[in-house]
Amino acid sequence: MFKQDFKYYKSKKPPPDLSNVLDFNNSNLIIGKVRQIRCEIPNEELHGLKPVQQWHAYELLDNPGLIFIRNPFTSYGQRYWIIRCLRDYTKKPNKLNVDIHDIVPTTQDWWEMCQDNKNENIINKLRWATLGYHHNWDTKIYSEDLKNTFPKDLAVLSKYFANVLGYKDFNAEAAIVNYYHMDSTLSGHTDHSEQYLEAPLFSFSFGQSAIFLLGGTTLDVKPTAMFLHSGDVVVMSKESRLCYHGVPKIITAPQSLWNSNDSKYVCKNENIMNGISDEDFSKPFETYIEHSRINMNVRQVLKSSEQSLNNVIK
Ligand SMILES: O=C(O)CCC(=O)C(=O)O
Ligand SMILES: [Fe+2]
Repeated sequence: MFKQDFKYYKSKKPPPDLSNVLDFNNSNLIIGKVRQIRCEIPNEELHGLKPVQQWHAYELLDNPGLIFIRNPFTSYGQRYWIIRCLRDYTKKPNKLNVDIHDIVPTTQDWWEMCQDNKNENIINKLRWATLGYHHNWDTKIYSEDLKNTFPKDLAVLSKYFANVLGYKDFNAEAAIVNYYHMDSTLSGHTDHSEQYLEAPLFSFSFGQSAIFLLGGTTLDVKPTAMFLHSGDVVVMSKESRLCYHGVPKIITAPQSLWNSNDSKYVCKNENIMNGISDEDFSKPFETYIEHSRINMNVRQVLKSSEQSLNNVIK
């Protein structure tokens, strides 16, 4: 059932009918399919996010544990994370799919190289970067030998969401940043490499929109299809944590939510923002995101009481 629906939504000819795709922007279409979730209001706001009082968070009734938060980012917040994913998280020692093609020499970083060459070929070849404990695409096993420092800002962001949802001891330890072009897909899979599967997985999307399919713990379950727009956050927790999911289609964003001016959201807590200002969001970032989708997929690997894959603190 999962594969059949994946193929249906992926198809170009004939194009799929999207009327059954859940759209959280249209409250009439989600009535009876979701329940609203109450968020815990933290003491402090986080720069780049709207105040939690304004968030809209839902749990899918047919997929318990799947939490959807409708774009809680400010437009500046979206630009900030787009810059981080393109310019910074692609720097060494993070691992990129383009490392193995010998496309990016050891003396240069991917974004820098794209700016020097304006070479479409290099720009379009990037599909993923891994941070923290690096995902091993072959063995799917994390290792202490394949690990770099996890970015502080992404850890703070993820922890903020975890706190709001009641997961007080969440630690972000591994992330895959996925880069999609208009014809990219991500086939159905489960994310089960983490040792501590009670921790939720956080997924942040920016740029162009996607159709996201969420199935069950086997491929026999018919998946729920939903739109993910720029800024939307998906949390896979509890019964949904080990469910099949995938991205059969990227579609043009109905609105450029990263490009509006919502300077009404000012927040004192700017120290984690790495000095990124609006001048940094230059044309190359804008051009990239007009034709691409970026997804940051954040996981906790270890039990909260453990400090490494091998050693348990007594
Ligand atoms: O792009 C997405 O929305 C999903 C990405 C994903 O499932 C993954 O990185 O494991
Ligand atoms: Fe996944």
